[in-house]
Amino acid sequence: MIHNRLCSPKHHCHLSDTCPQIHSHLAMWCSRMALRRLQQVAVTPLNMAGGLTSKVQREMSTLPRVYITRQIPPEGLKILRESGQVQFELWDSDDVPVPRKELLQKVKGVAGLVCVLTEKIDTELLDAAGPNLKVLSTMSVGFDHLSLEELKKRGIRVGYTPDVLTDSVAELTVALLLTTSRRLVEATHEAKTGGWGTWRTLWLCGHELAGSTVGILGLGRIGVAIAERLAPFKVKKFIYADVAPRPELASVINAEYVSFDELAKQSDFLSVCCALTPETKEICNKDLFSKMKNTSIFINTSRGGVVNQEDLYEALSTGQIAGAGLDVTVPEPLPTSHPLFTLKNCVILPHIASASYATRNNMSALAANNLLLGLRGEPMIKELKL
Ligand SMILES: O=C(O)C(=O)CO
Repeated sequence: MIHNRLCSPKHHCHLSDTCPQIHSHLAMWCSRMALRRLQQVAVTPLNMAGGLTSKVQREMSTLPRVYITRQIPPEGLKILRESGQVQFELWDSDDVPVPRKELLQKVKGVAGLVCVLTEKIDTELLDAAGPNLKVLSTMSVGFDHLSLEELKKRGIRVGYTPDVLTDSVAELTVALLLTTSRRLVEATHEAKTGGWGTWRTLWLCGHELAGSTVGILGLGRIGVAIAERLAPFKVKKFIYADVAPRPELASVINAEYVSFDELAKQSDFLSVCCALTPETKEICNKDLFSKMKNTSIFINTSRGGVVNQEDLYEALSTGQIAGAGLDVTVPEPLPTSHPLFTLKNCVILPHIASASYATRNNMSALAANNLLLGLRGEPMIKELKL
């Protein structure tokens, strides 16, 4: 029908003049579109349900209900929409998180929940959701915003999004490390504001990777990916500290397992890659900073909570360490009045390590697929073992 209308004499189809096959292509495209439209009706988000026939409404109402706490990137929404498996409602904004009160209302009785890292999934929220909730899918690799114990107690399965963001996070970590060590923010500021005088022998000097020792706190996929990217800069040695040696991962980058103290003492660049857990909370504190060299650069792209920020401020402002690059802070956003923002040797980014279009789309697709698999009672692609 649509095809006929497009190609009627009233709507002259100029494509057909140049390609006799175009009509059959168009016909195929039109029927695909019509089919898709039918599929979408069955899974139209709840807030768009008005105007559907009562039969479709009845069919829809039998599908498991899902709430999505953010307008996630298109790939994930497309997967959910086209699955025909769920009916979903979402907080239709990416600019502000769903207010807690609204969230507590919206999760009532849902079977599935897709969240991002800004939502605390705790006892209060799980109580509000009630016993229907079977699957939680977070569009993040970090899971410090989830009460794992509560989820386990209630038998709720949890999906998350490791691996798909490894390249993007590693890439950003390298960018942040170089920005901090080679003082790029200071340099562009000087160039723009008239501080650029004659070429000077020691002006804006930084620290180079060539010949350095790079330390990784918490060796996982991301730590390995960072080291792989740093190796061509002629790093002399990679070392790492963790709760236990990780020989398989370490062998990929030829990294040596050292104690936490040795990591602090030897690292010219120390990159934090560990998850935030009760054990790692503020593990980077004055104890660590006091053992670091005053030429060392500290980089954190994991979670702000692993760092004691007052101690970091002290270490940076007294020259105990040379610089810090942070993609994560406590709180987020970090208030612009925070003392760390006053320091020239501290580069702060607004939690963008995984922020590439490709990665965010992959994260949203993985979160959607995890949810659908979980609701079908099948193994998820990436599921947390609780
Ligand atoms: O996925 C996460 O845990 C993030 O921090 C955002 O990429």
